[in-house]
Amino acid sequence: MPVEEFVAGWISGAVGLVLGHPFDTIKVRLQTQNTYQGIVDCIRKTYRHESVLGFFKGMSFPIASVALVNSVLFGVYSNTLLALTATSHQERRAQPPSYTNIFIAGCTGGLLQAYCLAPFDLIKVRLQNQTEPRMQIGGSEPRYRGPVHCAVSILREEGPQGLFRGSWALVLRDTPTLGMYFVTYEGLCRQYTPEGQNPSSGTVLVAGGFAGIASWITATPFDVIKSRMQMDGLKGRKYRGMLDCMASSFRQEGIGVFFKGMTLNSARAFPVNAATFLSYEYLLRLWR
Ligand SMILES: CN(C)C(=N)NCCC[C@H](N)C(=O)O
Repeated sequence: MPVEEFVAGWISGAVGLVLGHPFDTIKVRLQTQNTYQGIVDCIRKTYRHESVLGFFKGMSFPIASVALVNSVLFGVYSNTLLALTATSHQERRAQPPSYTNIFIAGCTGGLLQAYCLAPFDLIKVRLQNQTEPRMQIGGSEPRYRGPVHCAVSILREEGPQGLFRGSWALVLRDTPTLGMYFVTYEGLCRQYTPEGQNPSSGTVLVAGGFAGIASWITATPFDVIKSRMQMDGLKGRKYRGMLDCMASSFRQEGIGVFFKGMTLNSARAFPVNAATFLSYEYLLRLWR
């Protein structure tokens, strides 16, 4: 089994993560807290209350974990394509796989990455939602002191299944959308690249950026439900399950609730995924 794709996926995931984390923090807060009037208000309050560090809350942890998860995504995607089409990454420009096979490989990568991502993503969301400023003498203490304390507290207070809260919504968010992610990326690369050649850096950046936007637009409804389910349990249980969360969010906030964070998801998706695909392609060409 070729492992370069896993390593390239790990490094490219870390690059994308740092670029996208501030967008992600604002998005998670808007999706789960009703105290902000919009993106600008959330940015202003976060900055005023917590300084620039507030935007990077919970980042140290995902930089290792999300990069690992990205490695699972890209590694499983590429190895599934290898199993389906008997072509390696290098051979795929000369013998392009069908979009159906790309979609199946993307969904497989998405499903497995969602499974690995679930506990890491839960901890990230819980830490991002702590609005207490750091290091304020006499100020209120945040509930979790860091990722390890957060994981241990969840295990103690909510049991092992607590670490997988929201994981069904995460699987539904990631499986089809990651199939679409790779189909969009490949489709755009093929459109703007002469047959049999490697796409230029510009094409990779644009195709990666738009693949990110397309996948995140479709992922947003389940992303909202996932984040709410992950926060549920912190102060008692509010929802009986994923369907109850969807129904009660819809009843209270209308259809618009499923699109909360869509602008931020899309704005974040372009730079993150442009950088992710560029570093991924670059590393694989370097190691060939
Ligand atoms: C719509 N979804 C879930 C995705 N496109 N996932 C792939 C993740 C790529 C990158 N780390 C990111 O966070 O955008």
